[in-house]
Amino acid sequence: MEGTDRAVMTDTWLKKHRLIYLGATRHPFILGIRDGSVDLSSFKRWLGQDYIFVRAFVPFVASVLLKAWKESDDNADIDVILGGVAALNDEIAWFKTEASKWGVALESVVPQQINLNYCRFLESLTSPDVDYTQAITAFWAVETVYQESFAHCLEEGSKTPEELKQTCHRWGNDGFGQYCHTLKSIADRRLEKASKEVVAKAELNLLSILEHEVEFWNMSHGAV
Ligand SMILES: Cc1ncc(CO)c(N)n1
Repeated sequence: MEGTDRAVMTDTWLKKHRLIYLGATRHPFILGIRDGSVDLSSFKRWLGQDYIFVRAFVPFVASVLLKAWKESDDNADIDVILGGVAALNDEIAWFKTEASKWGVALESVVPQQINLNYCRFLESLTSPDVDYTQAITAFWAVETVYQESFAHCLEEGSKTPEELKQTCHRWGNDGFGQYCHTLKSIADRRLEKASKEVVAKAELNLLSILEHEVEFWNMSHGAV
């Protein structure tokens, strides 16, 4: 069976880069949601910026789908990624409803530089020079940060305010957790067969994503 007698790449990386991973998944913004101390203007700022991010995430995921179709050794990968596209469709609709609930006018949100930098980084990964292994690994990393972060706000002992629970459920629910786990298995399967160069690039991409995620949460404070 897979992973019984050799180190799984993504696990190795998350151990090696544990501090930055915790920085991305246990950020003060998330801890503030979890203990109820979050400033609602921060939450609204995050909501508006993340809507912009998610719209830019769609073409990235479409590029992963295209790469899977061309390069994958397993047809089932397409179904998983297509599920991700469907989830993004729901997410965009959810953002619109949620924003009107909070009085956030999505059309007039100005993307912040940090957001633009992250979107531009993802756009760079849509290049045909970036192979499927790198793309699916990056996809796993982006989704997993949100899953781990928001699931933490729903764990026993958390004091997440009622009006924020729905947001936490969106990424913290078990189905999304299962989906992230499937993305991880695909990434690890590909990394196992990849060249040293591709593995090294995928690890650097992971680090960039974790840094962008920390910056993204920082943006909610409005001090940038
Ligand atoms: C910044 C950011 N990272 C990850 C996700 C997960 O889709 C998201 N919605 N936004």
